[in-house]
Amino acid sequence: MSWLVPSLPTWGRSTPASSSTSLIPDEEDIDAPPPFPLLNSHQRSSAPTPSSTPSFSIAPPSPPKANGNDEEEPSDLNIAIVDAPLGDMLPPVSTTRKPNFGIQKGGLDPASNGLNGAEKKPDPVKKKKGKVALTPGHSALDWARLTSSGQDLRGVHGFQRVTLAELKEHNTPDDAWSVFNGMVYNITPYLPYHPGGEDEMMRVAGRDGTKLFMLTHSWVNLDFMLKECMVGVLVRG
Ligand code: HEM
Repeated sequence: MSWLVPSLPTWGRSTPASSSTSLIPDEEDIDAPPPFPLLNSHQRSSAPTPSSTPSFSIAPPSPPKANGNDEEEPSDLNIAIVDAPLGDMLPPVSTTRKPNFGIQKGGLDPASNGLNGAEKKPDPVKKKKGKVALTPGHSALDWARLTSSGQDLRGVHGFQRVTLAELKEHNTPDDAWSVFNGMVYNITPYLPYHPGGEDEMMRVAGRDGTKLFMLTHSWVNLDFMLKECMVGVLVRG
């Protein structure tokens, strides 16, 4: 049943100490695979010492030389990839300077921004905007949790048709309605969650806040954020 054994060449098998060192397969084992290289092959005849056991293993990497001289006798078995330290395989650092198109660190080239080298002053018309420190438990994630909790955030039953006069009455922090894009929202629940602060939000309480909202942060998805706070639609009357 020796055909079940992985077909290693006979010279690769460990032979019992008592058996002969001959390369000729055991006469009793008629199923033994042929030796490789074949006994009469050119490869075998050109081997330097026929008596020695052939070895095809890759030579282990040689230790780094203390004198720093890395030069070594070239050898087809001593593969350079095994030997090379990882750092040597990294691509070389580019010495090419990247173009900066006249832009200096910290902004545009003063010569090209019309300031004739003068320091750029902040625009006095634009008010500095800023986020406020929200009280614990009032992050954007907390708001998302609240709106998906099923809790009533509208404060009204059903979809309302709200007149302007009605809207104006809802202008206190405890009862604040505002209009965005024609829809009326109860903004009271959102006040402590607003990154811009409650005071900014209260500027639009009881009135249409669309313009201020869009001027401040048109990128904010209000429809999605306040969909659970929708009271109804603004109507004439
Ligand atoms: C109910 C409607 C509103 C919602 C849902 C809302 C939502 C938000 C959100 C999500 C941010 C953070 C934006 C970001 O980090 O990019 C923010 C910031 C801010 N909001 Fe509002 N906002 C509303 C109305 C308003 C109004 C009416 C004002 C009034 C001016 C205002 C003023 C601000 C300010 C000043 C900031 C800070 C902007 C910054 O960080 O530079 N928001 N708001």
